[in-house]
Order: sequence, then C-alpha cells, then structure tokens
Amino acid sequence: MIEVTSLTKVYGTGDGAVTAVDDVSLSVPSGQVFGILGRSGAGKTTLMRCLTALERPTSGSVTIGEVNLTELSASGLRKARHRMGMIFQHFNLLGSRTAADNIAFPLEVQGVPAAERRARVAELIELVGLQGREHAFPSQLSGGQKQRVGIARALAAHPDVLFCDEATSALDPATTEQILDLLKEINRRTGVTIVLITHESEVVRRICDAAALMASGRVVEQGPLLELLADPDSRLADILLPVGDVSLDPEHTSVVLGFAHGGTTEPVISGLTRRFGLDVSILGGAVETVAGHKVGRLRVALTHPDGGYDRDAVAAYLAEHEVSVHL
Ligand SMILES: Nc1ncnc2c1ncn2[C@@H]1O[C@H](COP(=O)(O)OP(=O)(O)OP(=O)(O)O)[C@@H](O)[C@H]1O
Repeated sequence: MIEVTSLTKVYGTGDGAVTAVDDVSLSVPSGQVFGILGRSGAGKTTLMRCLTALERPTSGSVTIGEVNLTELSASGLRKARHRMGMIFQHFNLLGSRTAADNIAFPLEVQGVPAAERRARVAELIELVGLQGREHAFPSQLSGGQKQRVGIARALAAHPDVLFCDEATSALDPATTEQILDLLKEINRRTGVTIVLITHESEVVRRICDAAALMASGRVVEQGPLLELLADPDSRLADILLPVGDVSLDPEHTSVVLGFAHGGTTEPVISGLTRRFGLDVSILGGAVETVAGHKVGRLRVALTHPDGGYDRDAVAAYLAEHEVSVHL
C-alpha cells in the first residue's frame, strides 16, 4: 500500500541544515497496522508529514496505492489527501461544532449531499461507540471521546490509509487501551491500512502487525512484529520485550532466546540440561501475548561444568523447538 524509497528531508541549509529524515525506505502492506516507533527527535513527525504530503521531501519518493506523491501537482496532492485520514495527539476538533458536525466536516468540504452525510455520520458514530454523544461539543467530551470523534472524522470519506500521529499520547493508560483496541477493531472491520507514529512501546506491542524503529532520522529496523520479537539481536525487540543487558552477566555466558510460536520454553530449558548437561540460569525475561501469539525473550546464562559445550548442537536443538538464538 505504501512504498517509501530513499526518502530524505533536510531543513535549512549550510551550517544550520538539519537532516530530519535520512535515506528512509519503508514498505507497508495493505490492510496492516504499521507502527513507527522512536524517541523524541528521531524524525517521526517529519516522516509522517512527508507520507501525508504536508511536506515535500528533499529527495526520494512516497507511493501510496498507485500514486507517487512526489510527482503530483498541488491539485493532485489535494485529491490524494482525500484518500488519507489523519488523527492527532490533541484531536484538532472544531470547538464550535458538535461531535456529529465535526465528523461531517470533511464530507461537507468534498460536497457530499446532506442526506448522504447524515447517513454516513450515523454509521461512524456507531463504529466508534459514540451513540448518545452526537450533539455534544468537544468541551463536553472526555479525551477518549474526543479521539473517537477524531477517528470517525478521519474515516468519514473512506480513506485507504489512516495516519495516527501520537494518537494516544494525551490519554491515560486505560483510555489508551480502549482507543488502541478501537483502532484494531476498525482495521479488522474495514480493512483500512493504519500507520501510526509513537514513542510508546505499548502502542506497538498492543496493535501493530509490523513496525519500524527510527533513530536519528533513520529506520534502523523494520519487519513483521512476530519475526522481530523472535530475533535475539533485534533492537526493537529489546525495547518491546526488554530482558536486561549484559551487565546482568559479568561472566559473558548469557544469550538471548527468542520464541514467538506459543508453547512454553520450560521443556526446552530442561532439555538443555538433560541432553547437553548445561546449567541454565535465567537472568531476565519477558513473555507477552502479541497479536494472539505468546511471544517471549529470555536472557539465560549457559554454562557447562567442564567448560565448553557443543554450540552447534545446542543451536540445532533450540531451532528444532522454534527457539531463536545466536550462540
Ligand atoms: N520545521 C523544521 N525546521 C527545522 N528543523 C526541524 C523542523 N521540524 C523538525 N526539525 C528537526 O528535525 C528533527 C526531527 O524532528 P521530528 O519532529 O520529525 O522528530 P520526532 O521523532 O517527531 O520528535 P517529536 O516526537 O519530539 O516531535 C529534530 O532535530 C527537529 O529539531
């Protein structure tokens, strides 16, 4: 659905130039929830502004569907933007309009007839669970309800992609969960592709099918979430399921085991002891359910009373049990 190729955005010139996005390439499959995770200043907002054509990249290209945004005229861009929905951290609702009228706004701009608008708004109110609050003004709504209005407004014109800019960062943890679950439900029900940028690992863990990690303007890792989580060397997995660093392990005998296929690691660990005579100490670990799969990472120290052990045989045994490790 979205192909980003060698995208670079530089602000300013000469000594004051800042490379906010640095040679980023991304691929977002249709119908997925794709998260872009990064710390403040990593370049997420700039990347999102390039994806939504609010900013012209310095170089590189962005293709959404069949349309290369970087080749479009101003009027072409306006049309392309009608195929995108956006939701924001601070909701950006019009205070003088009711919830229903905020949701109807993009349809009014596009000249959709009043009867059709009313029918679509009623559908959207139901989709986002705002029945009974249609006539409330934003000041009379909670943060979670305001974001529901934001989501309904973004979906009004049946976009192909919904872009979410830190959509839950202004919400408390319980409301964050509700809004994330609503986004996932909308993705399932309508098939809309969702791209979200966030600095919160919980957002990625809870609803993303795939993710990219950004640092200093670059995408340092990207891929399907379950694959990344099972990769012992993944930096993104270290953020999403931290297992402690090597300082836990002054003897440097530890390795990270990653698994993402359900089941349990217990028989595997006792197997390491029984079959290979290894002593296994668990130094750190995290197990979570992600996209309905039990996934986990464990940092374990592996030692043998005689000193060494057959690393190839141990690696083969773990691979057989769908546990990833780099020995
Ligand atoms: N309009 C601009 N002019 C100059 N520099 C900018 C501009 N916008 C962003 N930057 C710089 O680009 C870099 C990336 O900023 P960006 O806002 O994209 O990061 P971010 O990951 O979204 O961070 P945050 O979550 O704090 O907004 C930062 O160094 C920032 O100072």
